Amino acid sequence: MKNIPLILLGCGGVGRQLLQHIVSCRSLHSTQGLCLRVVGVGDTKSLVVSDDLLHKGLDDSFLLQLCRVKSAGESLSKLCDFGECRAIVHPEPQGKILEIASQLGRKTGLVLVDCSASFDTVAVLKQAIDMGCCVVLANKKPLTSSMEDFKKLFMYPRRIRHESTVGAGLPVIASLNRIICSGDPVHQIIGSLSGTLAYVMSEVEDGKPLSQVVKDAKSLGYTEPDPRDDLGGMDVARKALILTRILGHQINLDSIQIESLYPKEMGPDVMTVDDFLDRGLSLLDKDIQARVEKAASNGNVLRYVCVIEGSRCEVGIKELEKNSPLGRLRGNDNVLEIYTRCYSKQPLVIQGAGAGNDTTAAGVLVDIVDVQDLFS
Ligand SMILES: NC(=O)C1=CN([C@@H]2O[C@H](COP(=O)(O)OP(=O)(O)OC[C@H]3O[C@@H](n4cnc5c(N)ncnc54)[C@H](OP(=O)(O)O)[C@@H]3O)[C@@H](O)[C@H]2O)C=CC1
Ligand SMILES: N[C@@H](CC=O)C(=O)O
Repeated sequence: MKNIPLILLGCGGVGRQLLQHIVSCRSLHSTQGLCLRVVGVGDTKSLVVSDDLLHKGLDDSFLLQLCRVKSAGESLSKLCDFGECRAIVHPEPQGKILEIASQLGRKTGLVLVDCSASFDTVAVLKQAIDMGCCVVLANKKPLTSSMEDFKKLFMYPRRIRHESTVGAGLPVIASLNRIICSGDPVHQIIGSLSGTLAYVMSEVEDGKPLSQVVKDAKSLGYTEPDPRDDLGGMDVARKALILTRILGHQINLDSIQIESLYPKEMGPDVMTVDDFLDRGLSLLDKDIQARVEKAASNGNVLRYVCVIEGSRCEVGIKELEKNSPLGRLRGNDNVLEIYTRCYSKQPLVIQGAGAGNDTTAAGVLVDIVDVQDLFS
């Protein structure tokens, strides 16, 4: 049996779903000769680690209890009553993760799985890479900060996977990497890369107020922790940046043209997430409804579109024919059209649910198994 040890950073919607997938796939994985051993789980305040890191992970009943505790908004340290574990509280977790990385990195290829939505994980991820660890990301931020961080994380490209950073569980990164490895030049990528904005646009088209559908998207697990990341286009811009960088272009977020659906006066420096949802959002209802109706009067629909050509990226609203591939999108679907030499007239098209905890966590789980193929 091949043991795959991992530490999970972040146990919000995606992280908890990942733990549930790991537990429910136990017998499937055992038929494949695999055993995923969760040796630690961290959040903003603490890290719980197995008492016997070298031989045992946190057991399944403990992991499910952990999910219940975090769903109830309680602290991870509460879990010490439940199992053979230790809780390490802020600011110690980072040091403990590196200690485990140095013990298990080279020997086992310990996987650091980042399901947080934070920039703060990048330092520990970079150091863990140096200690022989593998990295799997749902979090886009480590790949969209400086070019220097990006290069460092890709220093050993076979030891990092990040499928869920673009299109959630859809095989976007895997498909693009296959194209890149075959030497087929990518001419253009056009897509709708936000599950939230796809859902919002199609629901507003059906006559529902923006303020309501954004709240619905949040409760369905489609939005970022702060939905302004979605509505402001920043989340799509991050995905565009990741795609552009893996195509080999050394650009930063500030060179991407981004259209925001909310004004600066409603930004994170001015109001909290709750204020934005309770007070700000409804002030945007009329404007977006009017834009949707104007497009409809031309027989068209609005979609939030990402265009990548060489190192040029732009993300924003476009008025499109209702019957075009992007215009036909419904619900939280993403669609990506990749034009290359081999796919020149008819693009390679990838389509399906592009947001949600279930599909995102499934993408992360596959990455964990896949990256560990390196280790026998
Ligand atoms: N939902 C989706 O459809 C998709 C999401 N993603 C990405 O997945 C990630 C997680 O999203 P989601 O689960 O919705 O987010 P949540 O806000 O629900 O959860 C984030 C978790 O990360 C923890 N956290 C924050 N900072 C740190 C840190 N420095 N170290 C360790 N843990 C930390 C939080 O801790 P605490 O509990 O203490 O607050 C929380 O448990 C995001 O980066 C998102 O962009 C990617 C593709 C699709
Ligand atoms: N908030 C994102 C989640 C996936 O990255 C989206 O809506 O697409």
